[in-house]
Amino acid sequence: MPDKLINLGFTDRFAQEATLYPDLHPARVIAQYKELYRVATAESEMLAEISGKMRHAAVDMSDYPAVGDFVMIDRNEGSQDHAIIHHTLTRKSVFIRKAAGKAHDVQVVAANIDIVFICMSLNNDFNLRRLERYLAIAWDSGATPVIVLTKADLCADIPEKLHEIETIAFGVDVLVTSSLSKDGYTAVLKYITLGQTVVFIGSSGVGKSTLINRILGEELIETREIRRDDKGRHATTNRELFLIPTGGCIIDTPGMRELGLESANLARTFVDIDELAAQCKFKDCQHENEPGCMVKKAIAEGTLTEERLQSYLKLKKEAKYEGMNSKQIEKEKISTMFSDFGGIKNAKRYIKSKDKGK
Ligand SMILES: Nc1nc2c(ncn2[C@@H]2O[C@H](COP(=O)(O)OP(=O)(O)OP(=O)(O)O)[C@@H](O)[C@H]2O)c(=O)[nH]1
Ligand SMILES: [Zn+2]
Repeated sequence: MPDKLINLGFTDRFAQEATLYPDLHPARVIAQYKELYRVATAESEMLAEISGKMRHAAVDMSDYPAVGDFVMIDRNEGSQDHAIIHHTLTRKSVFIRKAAGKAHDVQVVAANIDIVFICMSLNNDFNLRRLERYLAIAWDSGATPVIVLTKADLCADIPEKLHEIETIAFGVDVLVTSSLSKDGYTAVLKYITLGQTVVFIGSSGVGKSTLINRILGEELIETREIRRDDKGRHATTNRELFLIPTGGCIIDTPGMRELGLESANLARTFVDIDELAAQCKFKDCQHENEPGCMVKKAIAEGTLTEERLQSYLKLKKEAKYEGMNSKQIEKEKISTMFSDFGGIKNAKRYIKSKDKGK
């Protein structure tokens, strides 16, 4: 397997699945503009569209590629930098988001992520309830969360804050960083090894871009103009998946920064409550005033805080698709990213009209 593919995260598991399509080449989706993709192969980068067959076979949006997906492509005859995507390889993790204005539709924001850096600043953004929310989003995706505390230089009581985190985040690594002293940067980099794909999530202003730019150099702010050489059309897209010079990839899509909680699968984030709830007298206990409620008992005994229970109940309510995990939601609800445009023909028309307007 060529080294570049390995660094793109193309593991044996993907390689094995790729052997099902001996005539096609593996590539990773690094950017998306509606139905137009930019993909990276072992040798180069190029634009790609999905095949008509794939489009017709698509039952819902999850059958369309997203940033981070591994796809099997065919180089288009006569066009050096334009490929056709025929298959998406099975995802190992997936981040989804509710599609704007659509009650039931969700989009795949990014796929095949290994590590989610949950960024929270140690000064004004520090909030355990928010951290619980991000942990739930991260665990639900199938990736592994790592908590990155930023702005250590603006915090006088770091040990206390670390102790607070210990009471709500079980088995999750916590890193303390500062962009001033560069403390913790090497610790962050240690997680981003060859073939690993990472994302940074967290509130606006906590220092995600600062960290990402430090890891990538100046590359991130670079936007790339893409050209349809055959038709002479232009469209501008931000690159969304970046190869890190020292190994690994960062995905930073606009959608990554505005994730909501889509499913009510909170068991991993609230292991403590989950274990207690399993012992409640009633299987469907809401932990309000039911007799034999072990959750309420733990609160009365002081081993669980009321705030944490409220946080749990609030997140359950916030979850838009109760009882489903993200994969199920993806299967059930996705359908629209392209229907905004009424299919690829209209998308092309749209791109064309936008270009004319420029
Ligand atoms: N004192 C201090 N300031 C920092 C640190 N990290 C980032 N900042 C500052 O915090 C501000 C916001 O940082 P960004 O990196 O833009 O934050 P972000 O999370 O990317 O924000 P969005 O792009 O809105 O999501 C900038 O002025 C940074 O210089 C830090 O460790 N210490
Ligand atoms: Zn209960």
